[in-house]
Amino acid sequence: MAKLNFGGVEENVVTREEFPLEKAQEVLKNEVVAVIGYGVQGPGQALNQKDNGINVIVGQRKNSKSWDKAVADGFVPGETLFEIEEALEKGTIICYLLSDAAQIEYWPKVKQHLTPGKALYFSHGFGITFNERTGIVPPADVDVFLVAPKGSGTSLRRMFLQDRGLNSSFAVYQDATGKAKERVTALGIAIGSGYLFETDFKKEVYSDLAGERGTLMGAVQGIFAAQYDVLRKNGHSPSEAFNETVEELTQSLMPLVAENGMDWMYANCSTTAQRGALDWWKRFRDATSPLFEELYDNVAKGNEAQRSIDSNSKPDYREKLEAELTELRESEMWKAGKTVRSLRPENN
Ligand SMILES: NC(=O)c1ccc[n+]([C@@H]2O[C@H](COP(=O)([O-])OP(=O)(O)OC[C@H]3O[C@@H](n4cnc5c(N)ncnc54)[C@H](O)[C@@H]3O)[C@@H](O)[C@H]2O)c1
Ligand SMILES: CC(C)(O)[C@@H](O)C(=O)O
Ligand SMILES: [Mg+2]
Ligand SMILES: [Mg+2]
Repeated sequence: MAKLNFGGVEENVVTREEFPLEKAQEVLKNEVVAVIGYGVQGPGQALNQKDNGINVIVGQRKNSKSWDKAVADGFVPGETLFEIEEALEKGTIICYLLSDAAQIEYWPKVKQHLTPGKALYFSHGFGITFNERTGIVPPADVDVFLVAPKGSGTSLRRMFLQDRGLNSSFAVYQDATGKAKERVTALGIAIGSGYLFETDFKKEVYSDLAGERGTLMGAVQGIFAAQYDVLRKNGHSPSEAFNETVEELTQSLMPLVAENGMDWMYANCSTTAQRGALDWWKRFRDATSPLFEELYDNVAKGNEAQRSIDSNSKPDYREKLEAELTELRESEMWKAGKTVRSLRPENN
């Protein structure tokens, strides 16, 4: 494993150079990788593994949209696509990719099929870290590890098809066979990760829950909405408010930050923008950091996990979720966004 320097701190990273795909194929050649669940991560991970020559099968409820999607994606019922229990039986490595709440419900069945020497794979530290709430306690004679792609399953697949790779975290929780490390590394490469960053289950789930509630999804929508509303209240049109809040960020500035960092983007804007941004960013940091502290604290106490478990296991969960997503979709800002996106020349 390479030791790389991140801003002065050394960390362990597995690179594709030291662990190429051929090595992953060799490590996994006698394994049956059963991907349980075909929602968002399931398709990305299963298809990438299939294209990488890994012996992968999918376990999914019949008569579901996800089953039909797996068939459309080339998985063959009775050969590479099975009911969940049958796939659990056949798999030597169980990739547990049901939603985190559904993992609780299915756990007794999964546990039954975890015979000695098998491996249990997660893409999140949730079930194990919060096992007092989830009840997920694996038997001692199986390997338990995770590879958590740091991004959507949709991106994992798209980037694979573009010969790129999404970064993933990996961790070993239990090494029963003595081979957990090489098994998890091989899987990380096989699902299409770019580089693999070492962590543990608790750190993965704490950072992931904080990140998606924070800058990745929750905070960014909050900041968008706040700025958009202020612009609208001050007489700016919806298109002007949207362009100045979202469109310019996603289309122009963030791609530059992605390539070269915020410092480079700042250095390549007008001196007027530089002055303002340099003056204001620390105020935004100071205004929001109490909220980030509160968020992290809630994550660490297990409150966020509990809230997710409670809301996702309610019978009317889907209707309630749809109502909240509709509110977002029907907001003026995102309706304006739809029109703005339709006006991108490449969309015409
Ligand atoms: N969504 C992502 O891009 C992403 C990214 C990184 C990690 N993860 C992690 O990967 C895992 C899978 O997440 P996901 O977003 O792909 O899941 P998901 O919400 O898309 O659900 C996955 C599958 O679970 C099935 N399912 C849901 N409820 C069920 C039930 N009660 N019984 C049987 N099947 C049921 C669905 O049919 C679906 O096929 C989770 O641990 C998640 O935290 C997800
Ligand atoms: C894609 C995300 C937000 O990174 C993932 O963590 C998820 O839960 O869907
Ligand atoms: Mg997450
Ligand atoms: Mg994440």
